Amino acid sequence: MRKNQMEIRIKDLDKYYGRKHALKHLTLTIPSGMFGLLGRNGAGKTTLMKVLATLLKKQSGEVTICGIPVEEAAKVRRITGYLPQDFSMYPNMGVYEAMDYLGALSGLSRQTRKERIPVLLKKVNLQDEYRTKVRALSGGMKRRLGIAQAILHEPKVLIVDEPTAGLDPEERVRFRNLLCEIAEERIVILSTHIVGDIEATCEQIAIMDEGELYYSGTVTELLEMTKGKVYTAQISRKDLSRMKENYTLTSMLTQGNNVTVRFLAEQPPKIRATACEPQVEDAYLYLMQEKEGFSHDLDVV
Ligand SMILES: Nc1ncnc2c1ncn2[C@@H]1O[C@H](COP(=O)(O)OP(=O)(O)OP(=O)(O)O)[C@@H](O)[C@H]1O
Repeated sequence: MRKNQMEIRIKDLDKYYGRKHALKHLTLTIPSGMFGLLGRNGAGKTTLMKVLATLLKKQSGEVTICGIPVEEAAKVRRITGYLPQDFSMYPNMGVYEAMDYLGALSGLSRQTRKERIPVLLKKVNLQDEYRTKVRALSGGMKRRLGIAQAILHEPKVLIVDEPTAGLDPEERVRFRNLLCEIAEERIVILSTHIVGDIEATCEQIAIMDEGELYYSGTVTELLEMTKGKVYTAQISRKDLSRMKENYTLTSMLTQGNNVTVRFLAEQPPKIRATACEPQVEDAYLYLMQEKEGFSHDLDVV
């Protein structure tokens, strides 16, 4: 496969739900490896994922998945795996049985299923759960099973919508590592509103808000934009509201009457503060702070 075909190209993409303009002239190229799509609830991430997975039709623009236009839905589906936000499958089936059933539905031969399913269940660390009913799996196990079924037909592209919400920290790390492993030979798109998911796994990212693309590039370049604009200071609790009026706070830690605040400042602040290295959540908030009506409702975990 030619290099330029191992990518997703999106040009001037628009999507409306009635009068709601959910994706606004989106232009973006997604290369192979792990790609993170970050944005608040309602940013348009799910809509974009569904257009890429051919589950929703766009109104205008061009989208190609590894060289195939999304209009050719059957071809795109052959090379694409999708794990939706609200994934659930046959609760009364055993793990192996459910995989086998889904494999049969997507046209895989008995022999192929027999070869692939044990390999995949091992990959997602469910090799000891063949007979466990799907309904009895933990949230993390269910998501891992979701990944196994999404890559059963060996897609070149894997699209995963908000995969770590509701998982405990250990499962989240395990899940991210699994995606990274899968991304070694594929395009994996991970959509999330959790900054930590992106920070830990994705080199290339895009940031969306209200249907628009705010950033696309590497995490390193994003952090570079915020360099010299992040500070910490210790202030007394009574000064907190004034601090909030003057600066965008990216985190705070209360200890007795004191609060350690981390904040953004274009110029060196007038109060006693120490400059510090930006993190992804600082950079995200920096990008968003000029937006009208901005509120700090991104989960910074
Ligand atoms: N079927 C629909 N009909 C009308 N509006 C919709 C529909 N689906 C989504 N929207 C709206 O489109 C916008 C983008 O929604 P979308 O679900 O793509 O966002 P998101 O970034 O995935 O957020 P979330 O994480 O909450 O799903 C939101 O304002 C949402 O209310």
